[in-house]
Amino acid sequence: MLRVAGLTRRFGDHLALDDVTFDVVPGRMTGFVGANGAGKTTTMRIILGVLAANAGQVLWNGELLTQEVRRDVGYMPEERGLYPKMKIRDQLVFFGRLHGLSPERALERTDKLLERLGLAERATDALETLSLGNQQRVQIAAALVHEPIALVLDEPFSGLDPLAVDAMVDLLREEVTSEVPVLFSSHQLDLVERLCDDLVVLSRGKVVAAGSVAELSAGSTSTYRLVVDGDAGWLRDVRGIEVRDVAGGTALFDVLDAAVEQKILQEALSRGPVRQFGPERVALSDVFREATR
Ligand SMILES: Nc1ncnc2c1ncn2[C@@H]1O[C@H](COP(=O)(O)OP(=O)(O)OP(=O)(O)O)[C@@H](O)[C@H]1O
Repeated sequence: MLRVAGLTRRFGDHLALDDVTFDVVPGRMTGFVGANGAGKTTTMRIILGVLAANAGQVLWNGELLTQEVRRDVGYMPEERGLYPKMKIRDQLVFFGRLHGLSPERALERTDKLLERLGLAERATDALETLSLGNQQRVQIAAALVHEPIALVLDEPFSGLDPLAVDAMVDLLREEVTSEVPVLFSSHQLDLVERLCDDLVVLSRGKVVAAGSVAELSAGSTSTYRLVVDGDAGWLRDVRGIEVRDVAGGTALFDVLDAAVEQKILQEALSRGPVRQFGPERVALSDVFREATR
């Protein structure tokens, strides 16, 4: 498991990270979200050792993350970092070697990834001759080439169209085994909601929410939605609930007494077809807005 514990970082007078602590659990995708300047890139740079923290630690399986172990982490930096004029295959082999692969293994992994990305025929082309979307795919291949023990991806999907995002996600899912923790930052909350198991929300250098996406978007589980074919106005007379809104067959209400929940469902069924019944989910965008207010 990757853990950041109490990371603090100042730039002059500005406190960019203030006691940032969270876990990135193996085999789960953790989304890292926050407004511009919240401190996501700074955190990721500290994890990768590109930047030093003023206080705090980065731990790998409970021990300080050493430079040696860091070499096995896959990183996609915000500023990217591939060489525009270098041939794609040479470039990926170079990154594989840099992370400790033998020449044969680096080539084997490179060719497998290029094949997988549909770029095998472009292997000897310079990176800059590819479309931006394809350059981004090569960038993710560079983070994956050495079969990383953990992945830290700074905005890996920015600028990609939905099909390209899906292709990248498929690749990640294939390559990332159940032992690999994945942390990725993103501004695209819909994407984060779709892809992530866990979420860390950063606001002005502080963690303001963290947990599983399911937990965070369950919100207040006492608010229910009922959708029936007929009129749902009868709910107004039910005790143990507080009706928030009824419009035709759709009602939103707070359950004040848990025992009443199933009674409402039975009552609704006895009156006709029930199309929807259950606790209201909160959109991740609302969680985010609430947490970063
Ligand atoms: N090298 C630096 N020198 C001075 N200030 C910096 C430096 N790097 C980051 N900062 C400041 O630290 C804060 C956090 O920046 P960071 O890039 O980590 O945010 P972010 O969450 O990644 O934002 P974005 O989503 O815009 O990439 C910002 O206020 C930024 O201006």
